[in-house]
Amino acid sequence: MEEIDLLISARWVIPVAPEPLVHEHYAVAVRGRRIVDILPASEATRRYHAEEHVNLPRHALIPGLVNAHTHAAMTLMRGLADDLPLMTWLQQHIWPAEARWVGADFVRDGTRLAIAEMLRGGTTCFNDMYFFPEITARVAVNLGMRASIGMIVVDFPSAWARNADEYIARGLDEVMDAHKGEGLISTCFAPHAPYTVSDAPLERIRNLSNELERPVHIHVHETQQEIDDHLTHHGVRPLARLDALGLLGPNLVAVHMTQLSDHEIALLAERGASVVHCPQSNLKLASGFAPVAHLIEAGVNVALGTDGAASNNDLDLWDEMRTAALLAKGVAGRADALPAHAALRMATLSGARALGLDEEIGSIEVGKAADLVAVDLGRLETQPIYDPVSHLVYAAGREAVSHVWIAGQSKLVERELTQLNVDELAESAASWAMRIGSSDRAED
Ligand SMILES: CSC[C@H]1O[C@@H](n2cnc3c(O)ncnc32)[C@H](O)[C@@H]1O
Ligand SMILES: [Zn+2]
Repeated sequence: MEEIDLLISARWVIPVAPEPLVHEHYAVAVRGRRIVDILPASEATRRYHAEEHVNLPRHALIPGLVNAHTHAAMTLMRGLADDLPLMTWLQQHIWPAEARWVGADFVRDGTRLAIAEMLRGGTTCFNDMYFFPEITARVAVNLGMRASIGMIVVDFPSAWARNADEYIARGLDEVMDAHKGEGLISTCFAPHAPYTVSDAPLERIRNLSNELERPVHIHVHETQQEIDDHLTHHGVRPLARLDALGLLGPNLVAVHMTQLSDHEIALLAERGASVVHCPQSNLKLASGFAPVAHLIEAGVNVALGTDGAASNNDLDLWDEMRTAALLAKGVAGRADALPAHAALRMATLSGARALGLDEEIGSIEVGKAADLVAVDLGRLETQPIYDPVSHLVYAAGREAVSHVWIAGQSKLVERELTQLNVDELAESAASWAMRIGSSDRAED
């Protein structure tokens, strides 16, 4: 018998790669942080002696979900400003609230709340873009959450930095250098958007991203208004400007992309850029619809993100998968535009690829990190079962997530968080809401 740390036997093991494989009555063997074997459950108990054996007879075991675009700490602004278009929401509500409230404590408490919500929904990795990113990274490290932390850049000053040079310097020092060798933390450049970052910092980011081999995570083509304003100020569409600046390449992680011509889709594919689709945020802010089926057909890597909880209003990738699958059918006018397997892939392996982490996470494969999620398909709401992948996308929700592991460490057991207390988190959120809500009312 070989010694391992953890053996998880499940009714279904859905590795995502190779697709569309679904193993029945299978097991995943974990030693330390990594998956060491994937084999029939009966064989696994003969071959391995596990320190811990978790038997999940009604469950599907899938790779942890990857939220490829969020602003974690914005959980504390959930429901603060609803039913508004993007620029009114940002300029008249969110940016003033951020100027008033965002500091290290806000980011610490908001990120803790976000990580609890994400873990309870089966998300094991998030790609963040927010102020005080070193605090986001510290919270993630302390909770054993995997995160890609954005070295943010905007032209305007904030509580975190005075100008683009200071944003870049602090990002390199306090985010990238400070977390080198920290297994769960990766870093990327995160200039906010073409309309908030000027050419000189974007050129520096291009050079640094090439030199340091880091992704560049940026909101692009979120609305038609963004394109119209950009044409007025720069004479070209935002993507054309990013291309002229040398940013349109395999490192680019372009979030939203609701407005795309056929030429732009072909260019994204040719250059190997990734797109992050955030369907619920785009619907809520009435931003538009990303042409997901066309992008995938053209060969573009399309990942999924929730965006922040102030525009979504949750961090639920199950909902996002389902919305993406349904919306793609509506937009393309074809029921097979985004099948269930493709939606699951977007929420896992495609997210990992966008973040440059697909050698490490995104699928259940030997040698990858044991970032795993068990989904209880035994509940009434998911009966009967013809195809477990269909249920994951079209019938189950985050409430069905029962267990979560990150790098082999248990984070959720029978829906109980192993390191966070939900009552304390709710109390902390309520206390922030008292302060933020009362000042918001006073200003009315
Ligand atoms: C520089 S930190 C990130 C910055 O982005 C803002 N934000 C949140 N959601 C969106 C969105 O959908 N489009 C553009 N900007 C967004 C957030 O409030 C921070 O100011
Ligand atoms: Zn965003």
